[in-house]
Amino acid sequence: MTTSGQEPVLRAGHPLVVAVDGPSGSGKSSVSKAAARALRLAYLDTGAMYRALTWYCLDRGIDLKDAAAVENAAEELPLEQSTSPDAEFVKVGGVDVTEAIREPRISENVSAVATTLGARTELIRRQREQIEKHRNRMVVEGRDITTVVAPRAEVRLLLTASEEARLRRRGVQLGGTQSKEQLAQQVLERDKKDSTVVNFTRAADGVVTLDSSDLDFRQTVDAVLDIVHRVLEHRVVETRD
Ligand SMILES: Nc1ncnc2c1ncn2[C@@H]1O[C@H](COP(=O)(O)OP(=O)(O)OP(=O)(O)O)[C@@H](O)[C@H]1O
Ligand SMILES: Nc1ccn([C@H]2C[C@H](O)[C@@H](COP(=O)(O)O)O2)c(=O)n1
Repeated sequence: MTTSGQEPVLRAGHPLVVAVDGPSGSGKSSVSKAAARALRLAYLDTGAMYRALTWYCLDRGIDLKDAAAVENAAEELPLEQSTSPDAEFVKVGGVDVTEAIREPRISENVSAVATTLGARTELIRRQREQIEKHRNRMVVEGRDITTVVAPRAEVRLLLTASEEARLRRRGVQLGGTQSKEQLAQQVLERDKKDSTVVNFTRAADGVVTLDSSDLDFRQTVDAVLDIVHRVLEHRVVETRD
């Protein structure tokens, strides 16, 4: 319930796209999933789509430097992906690749695919199709959601955290199995490559920045929900005026 006494978030049928961008390890996936659950919205992990395409290219022996071949692969990619925040799965051609797309060999190669512009065009098309299919009620997270995929989303957020926090979180997430150098490679180097084609370090006009460096997971989710409520409350007031 908001201060205006209305419940703006859960009105069935009203469009509510929450677009979340941010660098690696900032908490986009885990926080977006929890927010989608709380808001009863669908959830789309767009990074998983780039990862699935990378898996498919490697599986088919496609040279990732061959832009035309990667673009073709994007167009034919037989992808099935969960859009429920409660059931994570990704399948390519019927093969369950949910775990495989998180392996280091995919993380090390995904930037080559994500920086292939023709492949981006196709995946962006599919992402917009998913948003529409869910009647514009979805939390969508990635690197270019607030700016390219859904620039007219009701809520647009840039989730950031200091390098130190992001490296620490990723280290814990991987069970302390990675050296400092490996973590830096997987988090900072990947961001550096990815940011040659998309901007996810500075908030575009109208995008709210949420710095989670000093927040724990729960506090970050609550801060996101607060922003969503505030934006929607403002919309309700505007509609009434
Ligand atoms: N505010 C927070 N405080 C502490 N840990 C957090 C916070 N937010 C997320 N985490 C944890 O940090 C880890 C990384 O989060 P997550 O995988 O969601 O990041 P991401 O931005 O989606 O990364 P990538 O883009 O590389 O996939 C997870 O283990 C998650 O539970
Ligand atoms: N909208 C998006 C989503 C992801 N990417 C790229 C950047 C990452 O290197 C890769 C995997 O994403 P992650 O699972 O780590 O979030 O995909 C992108 O360019 N645009």
